[in-house]
Amino acid sequence: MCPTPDDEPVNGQTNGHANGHANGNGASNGQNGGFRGIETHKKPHQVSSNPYAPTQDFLSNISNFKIIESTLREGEQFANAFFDTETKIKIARALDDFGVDYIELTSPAASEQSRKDCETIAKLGLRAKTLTHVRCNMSDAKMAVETGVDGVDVVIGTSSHLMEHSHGKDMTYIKETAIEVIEYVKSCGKEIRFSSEDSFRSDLVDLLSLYQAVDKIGVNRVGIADTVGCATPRQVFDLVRTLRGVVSCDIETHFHNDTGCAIANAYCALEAGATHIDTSVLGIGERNGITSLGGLMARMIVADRDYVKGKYRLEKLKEVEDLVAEAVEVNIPFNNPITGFCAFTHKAGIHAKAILNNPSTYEIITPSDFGMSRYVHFASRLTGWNAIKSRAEQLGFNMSDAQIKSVTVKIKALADVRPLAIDDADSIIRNFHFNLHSDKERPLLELTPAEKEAFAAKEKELNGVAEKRELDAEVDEQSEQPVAKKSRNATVA
Ligand SMILES: CC(=O)SCCNC(=O)CCNC(=O)[C@H](O)C(C)(C)COP(=O)(O)OP(=O)(O)OC[C@H]1O[C@@H](n2cnc3c(N)ncnc32)[C@H](O)[C@@H]1OP(=O)(O)O
Ligand SMILES: O=C(O)CCC(=O)C(=O)O
Ligand SMILES: [Zn+2]
Repeated sequence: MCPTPDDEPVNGQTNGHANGHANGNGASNGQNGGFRGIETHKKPHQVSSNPYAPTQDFLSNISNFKIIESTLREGEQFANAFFDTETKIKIARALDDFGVDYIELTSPAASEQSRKDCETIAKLGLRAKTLTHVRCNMSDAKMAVETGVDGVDVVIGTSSHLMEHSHGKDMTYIKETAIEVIEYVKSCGKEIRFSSEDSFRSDLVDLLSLYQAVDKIGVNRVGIADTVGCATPRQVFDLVRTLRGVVSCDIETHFHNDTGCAIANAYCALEAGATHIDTSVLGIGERNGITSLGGLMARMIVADRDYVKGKYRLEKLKEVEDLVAEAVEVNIPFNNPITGFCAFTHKAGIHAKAILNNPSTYEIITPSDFGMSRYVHFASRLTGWNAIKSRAEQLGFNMSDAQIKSVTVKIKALADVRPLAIDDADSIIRNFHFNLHSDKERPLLELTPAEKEAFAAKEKELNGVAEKRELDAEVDEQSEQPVAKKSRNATVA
């Protein structure tokens, strides 16, 4: 079922907002010197059921999926990534704390340190199972088993591109070697997954026959990988659904984001019956990466809030993202699902009014589920009087609607001249309120002479427009009245 988020009070976590945003709990956002925000939590979400709940059939795993977290494998393939042992341990522990099911590690064949790091992480005693990811040959498989990880993820390219230009082996060789490796890993008591690289550009009949063969000998999971990010959600659904009919083992899926479909593809894979999704924190990986952990959480909480909230410690997401962002020296993208700095900021007046009444109007995800705060912007030319009224109340000022509308005109006029900071909007409100009750007039804001001139002109313009609108409304009302009367009379007659 889709969420019907109860609008719990926000927890005041700071998330680095720029100018003009109010947070929902009166806490400082860390950048604007301790402003108080608009309290939106007084009004509860009023949606009791969601008509957009996903349709699921009996094969769907939308409400029962596992995460194979690959920041320490795929993520290490991100151009900027270098994880020393200490950092790997921190990331592994943070992911474990978050609640991922598996942690996948770089191949021990990659380097001596990679091998040692597999051993170290396998010994940490994490709740999550540890995996390492190796090529489909006996030498890599032996190395993997010896590291002490819980399971081995074996992969080999099956598209003509990779068979020809990467490893040079044909399908017969792949099948024989896969069987040898799987039987060996199983005989060591380890979990074993067999995956094809570039599955979506592989021959379907060959692929299914290969998966059928490995399923028959008891592989724990087979994997499908969109290695080049070419697959569409519909193609993903079709392939996973077909595979679901061919194998009885679990199905893992791995989606690259070259064409921006990584999260959607993961979702479709679950709809079709995949059981496991590969993720990495912030989506880091080869090229522009794979399905991001946070993005998947955003997508899945909308599909089944109880499952996602019950299984993962969502309030830890920001912490683990910050940790990885720092380790690979990138910023969290502004539009990142959940933790992007404006992911829960509502700006336009129409949105702000509705959000202040009921956050479910313009929010499908409840920020507090992730320990995040909601912000209502009130310092721009798009701000409306409802947002200003809310802000004025928050500042402790009691003003009539007419007064609020006048001060809104002033804020808009100045916002037409230059960008406003929260403090600017607050000063205008504060000084406007002061002037209402005092003989001495305070300037609304310290302005340069040029700004003063531009502001006066804008205010005049806006007031002119407002007056004209009021006049037009009066005329409309007068011209409509007789019609209304007539129709009422006619009905009565
Ligand atoms: C799509 C993916 O992300 S798959 C995972 C990618 N991960 C990695 O590559 C891990 C890091 N890699 C490495 O450190 C190195 O590439 C190693 C240690 C694995 C191999 O290094 P090298 O022996 O120097 O080979 P190199 O990297 O140049 O080429 C890859 C070799 O693996 C072989 N190979 C590639 N894929 C596979 C596979 N899935 N199964 C078996 N062999 C494979 C290639 O044929 C090639 O062997 P060859 O040139 O000796 O014939
Ligand atoms: O092992 C897998 O399933 C995926 C390997 C990989 O990273 C890819 O194909 O992009
Ligand atoms: Zn990949």
